[in-house]
Amino acid sequence: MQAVISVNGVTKTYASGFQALKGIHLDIRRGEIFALLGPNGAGKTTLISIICGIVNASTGSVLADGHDIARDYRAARAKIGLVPQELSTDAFESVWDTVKFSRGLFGKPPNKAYLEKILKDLSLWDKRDAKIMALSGGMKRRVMIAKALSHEPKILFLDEPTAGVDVELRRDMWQMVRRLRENGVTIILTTHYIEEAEEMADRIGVISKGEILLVEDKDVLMKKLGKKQLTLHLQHPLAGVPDGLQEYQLELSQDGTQLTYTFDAQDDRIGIPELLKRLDEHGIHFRDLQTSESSLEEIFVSLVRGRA
Ligand SMILES: Nc1ncnc2c1ncn2[C@@H]1O[C@H](COP(=O)(O)OP(=O)(O)OP(=O)(O)O)[C@@H](O)[C@H]1O
Repeated sequence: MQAVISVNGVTKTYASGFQALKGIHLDIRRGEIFALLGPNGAGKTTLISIICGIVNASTGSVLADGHDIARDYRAARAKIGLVPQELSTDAFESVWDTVKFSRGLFGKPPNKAYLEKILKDLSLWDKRDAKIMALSGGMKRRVMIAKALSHEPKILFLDEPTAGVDVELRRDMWQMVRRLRENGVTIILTTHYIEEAEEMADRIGVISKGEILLVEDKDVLMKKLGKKQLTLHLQHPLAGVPDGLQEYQLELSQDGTQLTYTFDAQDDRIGIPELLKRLDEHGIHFRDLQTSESSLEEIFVSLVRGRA
């Protein structure tokens, strides 16, 4: 499938001499929701700003829907909607005028029906005549999204879309993002909330210290890197793990009542019947057992730590 965004060898060294991006290669597939995850200062905003033509790359190139963002800036930028981290709107304007003006900036002819649809989708229609400054923080954020969508972009960047918003608005935004994708818009979001990436993304990229550590289908990533744990609640406490069971690297809780076996999710329980049999042979009986799977958060933390 042809990439809708193609980042080729992009580096960025700020005037201070700090290298924020170190040779990024990244393809975003048409129609996907791509989550870019990374700790503070990883380079997420820098990368987005370069793709959107706000910051110049030091080296490398970016194609947006086939247009080079440096050589063919206007055409490239017209394909992109950006919802920045910080709210920036003219507080004295009404919601309607703000989105209308924003559309005009991209040289698009007026289209009342389209703008009406966006405002309705974002539950802003009732507020169309309200001045931005009179809106709540969550509503202002919706206006930022409406603005970003006003020129019918094919690609939407959401930089930390739900930072500081309440749970209800977060759910609304997730729904809205899914609807946009159904309408053929490619979505790239940066987030600190791993839960958000886990919930929303088709693919996940992890960036740390200006480098992409990995790009992977979310489901594959969860499977590949995820660990599963089997915890046995023992009938009688143990003083220690018997020598004959060393190969399983079992962990015994301090009080000796729980044994935990950690294994790769990929292996999918291979070896567990054998383990249970061996425990029985050692006279270890359990009264209860439970399994748990690592979340994307745990995977992410271990990845970023591993590279620290
Ligand atoms: N204009 C600038 N001049 C110098 N350094 C900068 C500039 N802008 C960003 N940086 C540095 O580049 C690095 C990457 O910043 P960036 O904002 O891209 O990270 P981020 O991943 O978006 O972080 P956060 O999650 O905190 O928003 C940081 O160390 C930051 O201090």
